[in-house]
Amino acid sequence: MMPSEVPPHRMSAFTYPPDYSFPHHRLHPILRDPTKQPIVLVACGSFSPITYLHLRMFEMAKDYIRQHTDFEIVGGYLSPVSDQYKKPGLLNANHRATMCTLAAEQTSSWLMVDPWEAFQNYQRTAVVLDHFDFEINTILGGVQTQEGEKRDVRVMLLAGSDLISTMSEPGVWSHQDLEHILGRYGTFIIERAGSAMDQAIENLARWRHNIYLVPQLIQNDVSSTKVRLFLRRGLSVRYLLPAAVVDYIEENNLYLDDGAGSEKEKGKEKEAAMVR
Ligand SMILES: Nc1ncnc2c1ncn2[C@@H]1O[C@H](COP(=O)(O)OP(=O)(O)OP(=O)(O)O)[C@@H](O)[C@H]1O
Ligand SMILES: O=C(O)c1ccc[n+]([C@@H]2O[C@H](COP(=O)([O-])O)[C@@H](O)[C@H]2O)c1
Repeated sequence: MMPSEVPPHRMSAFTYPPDYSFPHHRLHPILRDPTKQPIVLVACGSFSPITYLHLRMFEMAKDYIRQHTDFEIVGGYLSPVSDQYKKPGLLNANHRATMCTLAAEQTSSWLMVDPWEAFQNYQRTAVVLDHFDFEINTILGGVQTQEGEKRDVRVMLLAGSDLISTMSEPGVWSHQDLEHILGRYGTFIIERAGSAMDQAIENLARWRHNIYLVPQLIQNDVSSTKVRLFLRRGLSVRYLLPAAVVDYIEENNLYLDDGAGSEKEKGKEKEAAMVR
């Protein structure tokens, strides 16, 4: 599709990785409660590696949504970022997507991994959300009520409060993209230790009605940076990540010399070590 043919609500035309097909084996095609608005949760991130905290984010959001909103979750997706994101400690997309798939398939009954972002050029989050909207509503036709009435599914971003904090930092996100992500789609923000939630959304007040703050009732501050640090030091990470992911890391000798030379990674590790 030429850029001039991009539908008005979309940020850009889509590009696709080779042999790509959109995973929807766990997407619930029937809305259980017709009075509710169907949504899917999409978590974008490095997932290098995925931890139990990343998986808990979905469960925390699910409880919050059931108790405080008129939404019904019909699916949840992990969307690992492209290798071109070039963040320190970012293992290749193949390993990251495999670990996410092991985690989702073996520990959850509703989460899926979409490899669309991981296996191609870097895609901005606004474009990633458009991709989900297109696949679920335009290609699959949304979901239906039990009476057969068709409903569009609202795509919503699931993120930690550190990510929402970056949305107020100059130069990280474009204003147009924020309008698209927070104005058109909306987000659930999971409280993260060390990242104040109120402060994080202060500058995003105009989209406040579309930002849902989810408190962490049991604090968990596992981070991928700390896990990478432990692995490099030969320390155990068992019970911080799903067993299948720990086994995969061990079998493939991953993260043993990950980003050791990078100044940025050393800085993040220092921070993580100080937290301990
Ligand atoms: N402890 C946490 N509490 C709340 N949200 C979190 C936490 N850790 C990660 N997240 C969120 O998970 C998503 C994926 O993040 P990412 O893969 O970058 O994880 P990370 O553990 O922060 O990684 P790294 O340590 O490599 O920076 C982001 O939205 C991030 O805000
Ligand atoms: O779309 C953007 O402009 C944008 C700006 C900053 C970060 N992101 C996304 O945020 C996600 C998490 O980033 P990070 O650096 O916290 O690992 C990752 O999926 C990035 O693509 C996206």
